[in-house]
Amino acid sequence: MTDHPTLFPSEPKTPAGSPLGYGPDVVIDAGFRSAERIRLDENSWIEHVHGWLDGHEHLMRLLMDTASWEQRSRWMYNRTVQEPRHTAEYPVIAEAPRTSCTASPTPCPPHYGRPYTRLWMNWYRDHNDGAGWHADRPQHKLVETVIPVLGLGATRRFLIKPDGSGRSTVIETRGGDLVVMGGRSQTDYKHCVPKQKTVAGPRLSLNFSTEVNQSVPARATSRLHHP
Ligand SMILES: O=C(O)CCC(=O)C(=O)O
Ligand SMILES: [Fe+2]
Repeated sequence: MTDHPTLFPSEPKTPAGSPLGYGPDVVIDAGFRSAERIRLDENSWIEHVHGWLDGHEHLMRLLMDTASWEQRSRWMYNRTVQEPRHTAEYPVIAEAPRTSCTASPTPCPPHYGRPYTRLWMNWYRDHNDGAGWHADRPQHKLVETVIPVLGLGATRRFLIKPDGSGRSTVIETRGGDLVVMGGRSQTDYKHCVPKQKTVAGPRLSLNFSTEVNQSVPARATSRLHHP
């Protein structure tokens, strides 16, 4: 795909205040000054970067209008159910709508020094949508991962807990926040965005990931991605 719109096609490439050069309305905190590191255990961590992106509603509208959204269904127990959210998946990030986060030479966020080549987006229409407990596939095959999730729009709760039993760590992720799951957080933990009673407007989440070397042995797991 070559004809995706740029975020601000008519604007100069490097307006003041725009580190990635795609318009003054969407600005990132390239220095990660507001990053809060939460240690889950000696191997796994979460980094919550508060207000990492300014102008999140603008980016949300652009992606709502231009990405290839679909509502997927899955077989659960003995029937087909529709997933409680919409999805837009870009295994080749270069084919995603061109925005400040996807069109930079090292897509968002270069801070973690990883070649983010894949993008997975969720559109939670309101508080009745969510994502059940899961680990991200196929990254759960890797010994260690760093998966940034950028939230746009409404504030929602993001929960992560040890696979098996243990307490949940609860993160309130606001529009423009990055929640980064690192270390063994895909192998030793699972995470979710629960449906909730408290009314919430639409939210998008952008999940960035790297290629998984197919030679890495798969771990035995019966977990579903996105129940
Ligand atoms: O929406 C979020 O914040 C997380 C979504 C997620 O975990 C996923 O799509 O795998
Ligand atoms: Fe996930």
